[in-house]
Amino acid sequence: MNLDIRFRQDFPGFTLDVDLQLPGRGVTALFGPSGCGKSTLLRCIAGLNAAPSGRCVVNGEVWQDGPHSLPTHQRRLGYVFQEPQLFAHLSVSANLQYGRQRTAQAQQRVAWERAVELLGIGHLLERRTAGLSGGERQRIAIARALLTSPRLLLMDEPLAALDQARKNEFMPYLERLHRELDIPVVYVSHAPDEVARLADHIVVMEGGRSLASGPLAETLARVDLPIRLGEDAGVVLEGVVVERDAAWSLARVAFPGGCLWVRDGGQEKGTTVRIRILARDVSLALSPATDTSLLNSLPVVVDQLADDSHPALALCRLRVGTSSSLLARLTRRSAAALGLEPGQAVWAQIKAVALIG
Ligand SMILES: Nc1ncnc2c1ncn2[C@@H]1O[C@H](COP(=O)(O)OP(=O)(O)OP(=O)(O)O)[C@@H](O)[C@H]1O
Repeated sequence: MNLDIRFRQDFPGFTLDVDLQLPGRGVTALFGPSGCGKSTLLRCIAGLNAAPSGRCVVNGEVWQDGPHSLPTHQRRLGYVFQEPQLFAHLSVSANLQYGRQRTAQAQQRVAWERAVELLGIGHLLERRTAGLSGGERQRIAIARALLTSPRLLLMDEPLAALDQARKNEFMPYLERLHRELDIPVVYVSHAPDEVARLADHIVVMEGGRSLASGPLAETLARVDLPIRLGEDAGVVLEGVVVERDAAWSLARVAFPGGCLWVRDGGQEKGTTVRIRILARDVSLALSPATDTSLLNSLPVVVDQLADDSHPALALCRLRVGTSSSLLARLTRRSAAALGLEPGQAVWAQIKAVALIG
C-alpha cells in the first residue's frame, strides 16, 4: 500500500521536481510556503497538469507511467478545492447525486447515508447550496467527493477560506474521515496547526522540491527543519488521557516516556489525543525546578544541538524515554552556560502544551 509519485515539470522561473514514496493510507500533508509547488504537485497527481516524465501509482493502480497517462476522469480520485465548487442552482441532495452518478454501482464503496452522516449534512439535503455557510458548503463538497468512491482524496487547503472559529468547527469532520474511512488523503496546507492535528505523514516542500518526507512526529522533531518552520517549530506527541482533575479543569496525558498536564478538553479517560509543544515553549534546567509556576517538568536527555535561524539561537532535540522527542529553542549563551552536550541528562520545563485533538 503506497503512493509512488515522481514528477518533473518546468515552468518559467519554477521547476517542480519530486520523487516521493508516500504511505497508501492515512493523511499525508504537503506543507510549505506559498509558491513552493504544493498545488502544482496535486494537479500532477490528478492528471490536470501534464508532466510527461512523471510516474504516479496509487496503491497499485498505475495512473501515469511516463507519457502513458490516464485522463483525470479515469483516475478514481476526489478533489476538494479551497473554494467548494458546487452547483448553486441545485439542492444539496442533487449536488451529492452528481457525485454518486459518476461511479458505477459495482464500484460504489461509500454509501450515501455514511457520507451524509460523516459530514453531518443530513439536515441540509433539501437546501440550495447558494445560501449555505462556507463550512457547510465545504462539507458538501467533501461528501460529494466521497460518493465517487475515490481511491485517493486530494484536498487543496480546504479550510483556507474559513475563519478560525469555522475551522475549529470543521476540523472534527476531517478527523472523523481520517479515523473511519480507509481512503488515503493528500492534504495541502501551509497552516502548521492543521498539519499537526490531521497529518500522519508530512512532506516539507520548498522551491518545487521535497526537503523532507516522513512520519509526522519524527519529521517535526528534526533539528534541520525548524529553521524552515520558524516560530512554528515544535513536536506533536500522541498520548492517552489518564486522569481528569475537575477541580482545576486539567487533564493528564500519558505518552511514551512521560506525562503532561494540559487544559481539560472534555475528552474521556482512555481517549487518544494529540498534543503540540512548540520549541519556543520549552526551556532547560540542570535540576527539577520546584519554585516555578510551570506545571510540566520532564527528565530528558540531550540528543542533538543545532544552530537556529538567528545566530543568537540554538535548537536542541531532547529524548524523552526511549521513543519520544521534544525540541527546545534557547539562546546559544544559555546552551553554553548549561554546558549542554549530547547524552547529558537535563530537565525540560514546558510553558505551554496545546491539546490539538
Ligand atoms: N501553469 C503554470 N504556468 C506557469 N507557472 C506555473 C503554472 N503552474 C504553477 N506555476 C508556478 O509554480 C509555482 C508553484 O505554484 P503552486 O500554486 O503550486 O504553489 P503553492 O505551494 O500551492 O502555493 P500556495 O500555497 O500559494 O497555493 C508558482 O511560482 C507558480 O507561478
